[in-house]
Amino acid sequence: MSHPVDLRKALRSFRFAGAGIASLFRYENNARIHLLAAALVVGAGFWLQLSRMEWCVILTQVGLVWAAEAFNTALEKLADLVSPDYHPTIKAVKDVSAAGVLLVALVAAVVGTLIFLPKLLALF
Ligand SMILES: Nc1ncnc2c1ncn2[C@@H]1O[C@H](COP(=O)(O)OP(=O)(O)OP(=O)(O)O)[C@@H](O)[C@H]1O
Repeated sequence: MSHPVDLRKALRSFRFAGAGIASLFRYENNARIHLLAAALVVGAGFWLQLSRMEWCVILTQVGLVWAAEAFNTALEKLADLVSPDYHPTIKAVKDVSAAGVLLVALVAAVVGTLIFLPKLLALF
């Protein structure tokens, strides 16, 4: 009889997901740009002494952008495998997938501006 919760299997899945995270930030240029942006935002957050709630909001945005980038990268790789040659459907799939990242990143930029701009203006 199988266990209701297989912890060894879950741990194995974590290891594969960790390898995916490492691969994402090691090989994907856009993901590295998002990583750099997040590092700058976190640095600015410490400098401007964000509140606990502000940290929650900012880190949620960072997580959403990274997750969107991961899904986009996975879709791109699958699309390249399925159709290395030009195909209009692959174009639509890749463009819409990239649009998902852009939408999340744009909202993150607006949220970041709403949180950081008043603090920056208060410095001068
Ligand atoms: N096989 C294809 N068929 C049709 N259009 C494609 C195909 N491959 C890429 N494209 C078009 O080129 C754009 C860029 O695709 P590409 O896979 O180079 O994405 P990218 O964002 O530059 O990712 P990366 O440089 O990380 O691989 C896509 O959004 C799509 O419009």
